[in-house]
Amino acid sequence: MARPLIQLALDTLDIPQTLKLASLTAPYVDIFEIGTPSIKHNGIALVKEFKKRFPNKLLLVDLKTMDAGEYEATPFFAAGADITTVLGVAGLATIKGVINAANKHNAEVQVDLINVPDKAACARESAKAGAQIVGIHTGLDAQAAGQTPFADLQAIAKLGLPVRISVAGGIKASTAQQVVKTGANIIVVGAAIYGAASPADAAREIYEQVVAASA
Ligand SMILES: O=C([C@H](O)CO)[C@H](O)[C@H](O)COP(=O)(O)O
Repeated sequence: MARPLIQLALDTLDIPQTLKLASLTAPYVDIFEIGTPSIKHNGIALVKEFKKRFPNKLLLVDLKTMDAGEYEATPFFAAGADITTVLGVAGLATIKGVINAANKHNAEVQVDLINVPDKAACARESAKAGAQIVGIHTGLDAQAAGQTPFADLQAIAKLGLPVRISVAGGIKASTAQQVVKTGANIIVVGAAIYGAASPADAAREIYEQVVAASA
């Protein structure tokens, strides 16, 4: 089995701290994600800085676009984003707008299924519209209320759609193998790495779990 990619969600607001985290964990990470709180706080300049410092990493900008899809996403692709996110709840017109923008920049779109009532229908429509990735996502507030992404991941993986599946929502070393075996192609990890005493050790442990589950 091809090893799923590991995506580090950088939700920290402080730029020097964010760049330091990225440098420390780089050997174990395939995709750097500029998280939603960070991109709102720091803006597009941080996208350019990441592309300059880490030209060999994929860069996802977690815009969680809700409207004006093409208009909002275009400058981020132009600045170097390889992937941006659009909310499934935004609806197909907005999703298609982000796909148009991505296609013009040889980039990709992830449709985030957070809070989508019918995730299977949204994943099917997104795949048909040309999205490359659908994201199973239990957000930080839902995690605080005890929710997890595992059942949704299983349900969407079973559909066998022609999209890659990303999973996010409190993933850590002890659950990394489970999500790989369930069919995730991209494993997103935030707090379990940036909140660890040693982010590099935490990232390495997750990398080792993903490699072991993919063997
Ligand atoms: O997307 C995220 C969240 O909505 C805040 O913007 C997180 O980056 C994502 O949930 C991954 O972080 P963890 O759940 O802490 O692993």
